[in-house]
Amino acid sequence: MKGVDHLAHERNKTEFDVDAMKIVWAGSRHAFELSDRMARLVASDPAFQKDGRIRLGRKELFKNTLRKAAHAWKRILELHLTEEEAGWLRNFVDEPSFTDLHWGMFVPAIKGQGTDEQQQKWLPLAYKMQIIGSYAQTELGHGSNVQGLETTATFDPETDEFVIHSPTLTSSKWWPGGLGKVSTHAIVYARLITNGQEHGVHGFIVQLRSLDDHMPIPGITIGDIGMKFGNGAYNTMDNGVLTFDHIRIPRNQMLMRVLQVTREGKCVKSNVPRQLIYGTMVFVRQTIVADASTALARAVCIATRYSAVRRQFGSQDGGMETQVIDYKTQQSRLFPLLASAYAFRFVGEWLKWLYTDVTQRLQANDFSILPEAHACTAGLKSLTTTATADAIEECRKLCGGHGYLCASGLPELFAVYVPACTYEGDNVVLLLQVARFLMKTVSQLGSGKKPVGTTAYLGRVQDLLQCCCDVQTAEDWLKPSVVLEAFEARSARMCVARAQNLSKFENPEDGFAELSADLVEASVAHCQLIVVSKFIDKLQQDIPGKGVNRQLQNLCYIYALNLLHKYLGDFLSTGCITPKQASLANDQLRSLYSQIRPNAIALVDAFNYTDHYLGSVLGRYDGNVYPKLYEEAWKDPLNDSVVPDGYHEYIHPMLKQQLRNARL
Ligand SMILES: CCCCCCCCCCCCCCCCCCCCCCCC(=O)SCCNC(=O)CCNC(=O)[C@H](O)C(C)(C)COP(=O)(O)OP(=O)(O)OC[C@H]1O[C@@H](n2cnc3c(N)ncnc32)[C@H](O)[C@@H]1OP(=O)(O)O
Ligand SMILES: Cc1cc2nc3c(=O)[nH]c(=O)nc-3n(C[C@H](O)[C@H](O)[C@H](O)COP(=O)(O)OP(=O)(O)OC[C@H]3O[C@@H](n4cnc5c(N)ncnc54)[C@H](O)[C@@H]3O)c2cc1C
Repeated sequence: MKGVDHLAHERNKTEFDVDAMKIVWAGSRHAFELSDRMARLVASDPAFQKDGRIRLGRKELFKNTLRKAAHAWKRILELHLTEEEAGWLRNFVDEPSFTDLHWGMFVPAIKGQGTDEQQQKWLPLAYKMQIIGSYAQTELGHGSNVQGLETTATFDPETDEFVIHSPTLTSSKWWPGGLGKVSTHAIVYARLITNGQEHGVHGFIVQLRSLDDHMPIPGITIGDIGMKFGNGAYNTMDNGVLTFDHIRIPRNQMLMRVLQVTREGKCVKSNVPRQLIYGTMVFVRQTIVADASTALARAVCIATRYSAVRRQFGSQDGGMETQVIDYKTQQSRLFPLLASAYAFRFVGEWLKWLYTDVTQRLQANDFSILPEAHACTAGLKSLTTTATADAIEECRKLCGGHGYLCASGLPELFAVYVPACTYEGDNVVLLLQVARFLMKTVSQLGSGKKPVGTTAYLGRVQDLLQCCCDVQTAEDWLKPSVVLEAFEARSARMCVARAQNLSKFENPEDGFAELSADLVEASVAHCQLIVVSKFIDKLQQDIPGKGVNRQLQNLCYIYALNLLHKYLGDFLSTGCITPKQASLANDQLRSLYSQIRPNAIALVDAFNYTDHYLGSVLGRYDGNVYPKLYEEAWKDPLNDSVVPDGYHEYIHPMLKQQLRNARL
């Protein structure tokens, strides 16, 4: 059987309506149609082809990205694409560029932190791309510790200006995307100083380059920070270094929604909390969670299709060998990743809803759920990006040797994805933020303050500390209430145990530092509970399409029970479940793998990824892997000549030398 036939045969086994699942995956029929149209538009446009990208040198690669960005912008204008359509188009172009920072951080920072007048002035310019913006927060010396940034913005009352200055080497802005070679402007985060007093870190709109000839403004030193991990990958982005030598900007270029500086240099606080200065990060973390499912689905799609095509061992009587997807070990590694892709999709959808809700509340001056929004975006960003980066690498291994070839698409996907564990907040630092939020919530339980939202379960802490898991058979693990209670009890017990340990320290900050590794574990348990509960919520919705709900149920339980298996130590040590119940969960997991198996190919087809987007010979929709892999090898520049360049200089003399030695 050829690879092509393998996948056709697999598709015949499907037990659910794939088109209906495509809509569930996309979020709505509207989202499906729109993303499908944009995927095809990009795939059919030769200007967006990405073959050979990994072989380009840095300069060529970067120029190629500039060309694509300009072409994308041209198409956006020609076709009058909406912001939503442009977002999908960017996704399928599949190449990080300065436009990400412009649209994803510069514009949102002005929207979130700028006053009405500032928005009226700057947004039209940014929307028309008459200026290009970056987000310059991180410095050489500090990234995580935002309060430790050293760049200064000193108010000069004589001229009604701020003087932006880099006082030390470590105060150099370092990392901002789009900054190195493209941006004309940036939101620069600096310590505000007025009348000799410091007022914390704030954002300032600073022009960096001339709009006429692109030369840096005098007093500004700016460039690219150099090559990053992997070929192609994130090297399409010009992450930059920037220093200021007493650069003057008008007073009205400080983003003043949170704090206003008057003509006299007086600071006047508005009614919005200081944390709103961090609002852009909350927005981007939310988009990163949604993107995690996209990247994970991509890797899983490649590994699943290839696992159905690939055969090793098991031939009987000269018959065909076993498809590697039929090995239980392959299933136990692959199917939880497939389930995670769906789980992250749904939690991403929910987080988007939460973000929209918070934004509306903020506009009405209701700041009550800001701490929860921060904890959820930080925690889920950490959980989903860590899991996705690990999963892409696991998918590479699931594809055996061929997974290591760039033609598999997996090396570049890994290299471009892995910094998501660091940017927009180091994943451990973010989990520590969640831990602070959880410990605060637990400490307030005694005062009668009822936790709400994702921590509502902590309000039932007494019950959860005593509850006994009610599982007697493997089938009992298919009850949503049972699974939810196990995850809630585990998280609640871990939080309470950490809070009790913390209370033994005289100084809470010392305790927090000493117990930080344990606290991070509690944060992970809490975030996993959120993902499981949002998946279970999804199952309660009316989901149309033959067999779709059944598949989603299977995936949901695979996600939850695999976590239970992986984090068994937590569940057993907190006494949420017994070893016998853990063993039953494992039996159920194996059964679920068998049920998913005939639907695996259709479940990845439901992602609706074009071959252009996947960029993988192993993950081709038609399964025609071997002929295409063979064809691909010959495209390598090393194969341009039969005898390699360097033969006469290095190989030939060596061979001759050996011949001479042999004669001796
Ligand atoms: C080629 C194609 C072309 C196509 C063209 C067209 C395109 C069109 C469409 C394009 C669409 C593009 C979309 C792209 C999406 C974007 C992709 C972006 C890519 C990523 C780039 C990466 C960017 C970055 O990395 S920016 C830098 C990020 N930096 C960090 O994250 C730093 C991490 N550190 C922190 O967040 C904080 O400092 C923290 C949390 C560690 C704070 O520590 P500390 O305790 O010192 O804090 P304090 O300052 O003292 O405050 C404590 C107090 O505040 C609360 N808090 C903290 N953070 C927040 C927050 N974010 N929100 C709310 N509250 C917060 C905290 O809980 C404390 O509260 P208490 O109540 O006091 O306890
Ligand atoms: C590809 C890429 C793109 C980026 N784009 C931008 C951008 O556009 N704009 C921008 O401003 N920045 C950008 N950044 C910077 C990024 O936001 C920071 O690198 C990130 O926030 C991590 O901060 P750091 O580098 O200071 O790490 P560090 O904080 O120095 O982390 C080093 C180690 O210390 C640990 N650590 C740090 N603090 C603590 C703590 N309190 N407790 C326990 N452990 C701790 C971390 O877990 C980590 O293991 C980008 C970074 C990358 C890699």
